[in-house]
Amino acid sequence: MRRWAIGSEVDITVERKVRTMSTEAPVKIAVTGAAGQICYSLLFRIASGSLLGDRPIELRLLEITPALKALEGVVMELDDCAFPNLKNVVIGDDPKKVFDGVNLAMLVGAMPRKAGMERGDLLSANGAIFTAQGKALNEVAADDVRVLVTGNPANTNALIASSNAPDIPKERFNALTRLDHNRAKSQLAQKLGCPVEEIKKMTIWGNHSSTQYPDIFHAEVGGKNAAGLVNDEAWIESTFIPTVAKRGAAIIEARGLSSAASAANATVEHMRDWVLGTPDGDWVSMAIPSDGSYGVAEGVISSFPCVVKNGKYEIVQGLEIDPFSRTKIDASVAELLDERKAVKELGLI
Ligand SMILES: NC(=O)C1=CN([C@@H]2O[C@H](COP(=O)(O)OP(=O)(O)OC[C@H]3O[C@@H](n4cnc5c(N)ncnc54)[C@H](O)[C@@H]3O)[C@@H](O)[C@H]2O)C=CC1
Ligand SMILES: O=C([O-])CC(=O)C(=O)O
Repeated sequence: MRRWAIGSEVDITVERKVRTMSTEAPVKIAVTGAAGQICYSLLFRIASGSLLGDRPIELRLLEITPALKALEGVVMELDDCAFPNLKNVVIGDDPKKVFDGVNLAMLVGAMPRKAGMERGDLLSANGAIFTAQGKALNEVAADDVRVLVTGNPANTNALIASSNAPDIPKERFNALTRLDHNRAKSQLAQKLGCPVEEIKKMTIWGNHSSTQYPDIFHAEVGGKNAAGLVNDEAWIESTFIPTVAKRGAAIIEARGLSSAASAANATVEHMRDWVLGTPDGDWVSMAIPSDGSYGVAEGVISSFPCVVKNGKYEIVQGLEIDPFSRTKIDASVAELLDERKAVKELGLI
């Protein structure tokens, strides 16, 4: 049976026929901004199993009312893929209905920046989205919910959502810096002419913004120290760091639109690793609420090197931070503190 409708006044569900014999309860996955460009890639990656493999899933897709018609078209395309593990899709414009019972929430829906803007310029436009969604998650999400914010400015939006969801533990709110992490690995692999999978222990520190600090001083390539192999401080400082930190702007400049498929890929990878764990001998970059580690102000959502085991992440401890890295980390954290102050003044937290 299929029922769909447009508008928050109507309870909408799209019931699908179960195509496999699995009796496992589907994992309920909320995705916001579902008719937007990131989700045009993200939803198909999730539904095809890139996130949870063979686990049955239910997609719960949130959009604003005028975009629901376009979202219907996306759902038709999901249908047309006949993904065996996609058991059900629910679409709607009311966060309280769409987030009901969700185990995973990917908050993508927000305005993207245009050429010439910094991501922080989106705070006043996008911040309010995350107050409403934080409140709705607080009321109706499953007890085990994990929330990943991709919509920019991602770190501070995650802080807003978390501050508006007092009953959900703070550590369940993350923001996406995995795209920066992947960009850094790719740039380093190109510089050293090595396969990208040989690069381990890359770290992005701080904010998903042009102040972020991609750190190769602890990264390893085939077991050897990456910075030592590069052996070119000028390249690290004047080419590598700015290329990674300003990659989003370069893509906007080239494409006329912000990155989408790579952002979707990073969103899948972050959530997959959070749920299923990180590989032995490596770590990933996750923007998480700071516990004060590495002198990062407590409470801001800042990127750290993290390992995940049994569904719980931990910050990798004991890395030596040299004076160059210290200055870079402090600058990005200072920006996060400014953003926190700004959203406090806007009454969003
Ligand atoms: N953290 C990261 O690494 C990255 C973040 N982004 C950010 O992701 C966000 C989404 O990017 P795109 O998909 O390219 O944008 P888009 O404009 O194509 O799609 C955004 C969608 O969100 C929807 N939306 C707006 N308000 C909403 C609300 N209150 N509830 C639900 N849906 C809502 C819009 O109707 C639209 O369909 C942007 O803020 C962008 O800057 C983009 C790339 C990387
Ligand atoms: O740069 C942007 O506005 C989109 C984004 O966050 C990225 O590509 O990293």
